[in-house]
Amino acid sequence: MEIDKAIRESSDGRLKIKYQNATYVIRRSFSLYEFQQVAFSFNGGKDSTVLLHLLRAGYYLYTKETGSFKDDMDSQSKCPIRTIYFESPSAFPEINSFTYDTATVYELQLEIIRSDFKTGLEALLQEKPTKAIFLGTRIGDPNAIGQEQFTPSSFGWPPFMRVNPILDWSYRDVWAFILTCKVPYCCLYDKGYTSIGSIYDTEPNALLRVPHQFGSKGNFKPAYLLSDGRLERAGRRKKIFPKNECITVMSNGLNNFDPQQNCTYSASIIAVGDEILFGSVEDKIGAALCKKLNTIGWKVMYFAAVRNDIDFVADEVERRKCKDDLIFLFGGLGPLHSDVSLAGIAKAFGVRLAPDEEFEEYLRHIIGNECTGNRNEMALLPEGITELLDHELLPVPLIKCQNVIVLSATNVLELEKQWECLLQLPSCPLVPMAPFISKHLSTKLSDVEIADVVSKLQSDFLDIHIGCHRKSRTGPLIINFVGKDRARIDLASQRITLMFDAGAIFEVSNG
Ligand SMILES: Cc1cc2nc3c(=O)[nH]c(=O)nc-3n(C[C@H](O)[C@H](O)[C@H](O)COP(=O)(O)O)c2cc1C
Ligand SMILES: Nc1ncnc2c1ncn2[C@@H]1O[C@H](COP(=O)(O)OP(=O)(O)OP(=O)(O)O)[C@@H](O)[C@H]1O
Ligand SMILES: [Mg+2]
Repeated sequence: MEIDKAIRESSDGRLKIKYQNATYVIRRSFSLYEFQQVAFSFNGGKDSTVLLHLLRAGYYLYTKETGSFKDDMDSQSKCPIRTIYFESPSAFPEINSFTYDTATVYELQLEIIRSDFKTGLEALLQEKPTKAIFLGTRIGDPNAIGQEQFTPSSFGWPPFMRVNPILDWSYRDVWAFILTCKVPYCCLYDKGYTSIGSIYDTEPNALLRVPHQFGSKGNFKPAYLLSDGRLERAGRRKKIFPKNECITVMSNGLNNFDPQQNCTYSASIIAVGDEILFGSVEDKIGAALCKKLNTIGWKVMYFAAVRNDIDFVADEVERRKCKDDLIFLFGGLGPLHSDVSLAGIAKAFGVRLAPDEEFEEYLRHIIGNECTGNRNEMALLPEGITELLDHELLPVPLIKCQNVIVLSATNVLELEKQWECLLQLPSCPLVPMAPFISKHLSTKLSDVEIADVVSKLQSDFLDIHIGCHRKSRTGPLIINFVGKDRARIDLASQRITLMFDAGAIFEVSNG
């Protein structure tokens, strides 16, 4: 079998070890699952190309050791594994044709799926029992965070085992394998592409550009010449994080307020902690943060408590990151197994966790020698999107990842301190706005009696939030007016007061 032979004859000791480990994972999978219940996720990229040949080698070794290898088997060793390809109109044509040609040459049972990953996998699993799927995911990939060689699919995905035989392979290992085994690969990698996504977000890696004097303009060196594998995704265009726009409110006679004054920034709050969800710890930080944000004129749009789970944290951040100006996240920080918040943030932004020397230095000062060099997991931060917000009163800077501010506060007192420091920073991301003002009315009228009136009032005063609550079922109803324009709040409250008998609705100091 040519792959196995090429590795055995190679003098690259590191590659041999990587090969042995990967083929072990593959052989183990073939002994755990029925061959027809296993699939290979192939997309013509370099990582899945490596995986294809490892599968062929692993299958060959497996059939040899289980005595199922037949001498009449082709010496080129085919591995007729079910192969899934999610074809997309935004794929490079070169990737498409390489995928189809390769499937033909190696007699893969190609199953084309033309929908998104999740929907496609749901349909696939309903149609054919599939217990495990081989993927060419590697540790530096953004979506590899939290994965091991055998990792069940995430919560919310159809159930199968993700098998990642090359999870621990570096960029160099991938190219060492391809070049040592002389296997064909997609031609884009010879044109400077180092990691391939869609035609809309991928371009040749600028680090491989040939200087003008040595070649004609626009030439790139092949991917295997990239010296620093950590920069393999430099050709992927950055995702753009749109800034929130002011809500536009249709103007009618009553709504002639100043939109500039009413325009506000919005924030989300994400509390990470199983304890909150078990009810054993009551979150007070979130409530305090809502108040603080309101006092500087920011609107809190969303507040969630989530499990200590990378995917749950990532989902929440993903959902809010483009909707709000800032996201405040607390809980799940540190070196414990449950401290997954930073990994979740990294996943949401599609980057990996990488050691941050500056942060490690701060930690070394406060933790001392327990915190040793590269084994310091607390110093792993989302790569390329992290900014350290340092303040002389804080022992460790606050972490900001794009528009997510990570608070390390564990109680309200600590929050007060971090909040004050945050506001004092010259680069403070919290732009103070006109504060929210509130007015509260109290009434013994029933909900039914005032429901229509309040509803009409709300549609007449879109710039004011009108809400009602009661402290007990039988006690008075409190009507709250929250907004930024005192005159508008007074006008709205006066209007409802005048609609009922004198004294039926009156102002109270507290909501
Ligand atoms: C077969 C297969 C299984 C996947 N399973 C999961 C999963 O369980 N959880 C998840 O969050 N993403 C899953 N994904 C999505 C990948 O994590 C990732 O988004 C995808 O490979 C695209 O990478 P890209 O965004 O860099 O192009 C899966 C993708 C494929 C092809
Ligand atoms: N469209 C797809 N169809 C099938 N599998 C896919 C698809 N996209 C991604 N995968 C799976 O996810 C793995 C990781 O994708 P990723 O883009 O990181 O690697 P790659 O495409 O193999 O190489 P490269 O990093 O050079 O693009 C792939 O190796 C493959 O197993
Ligand atoms: Mg790819």
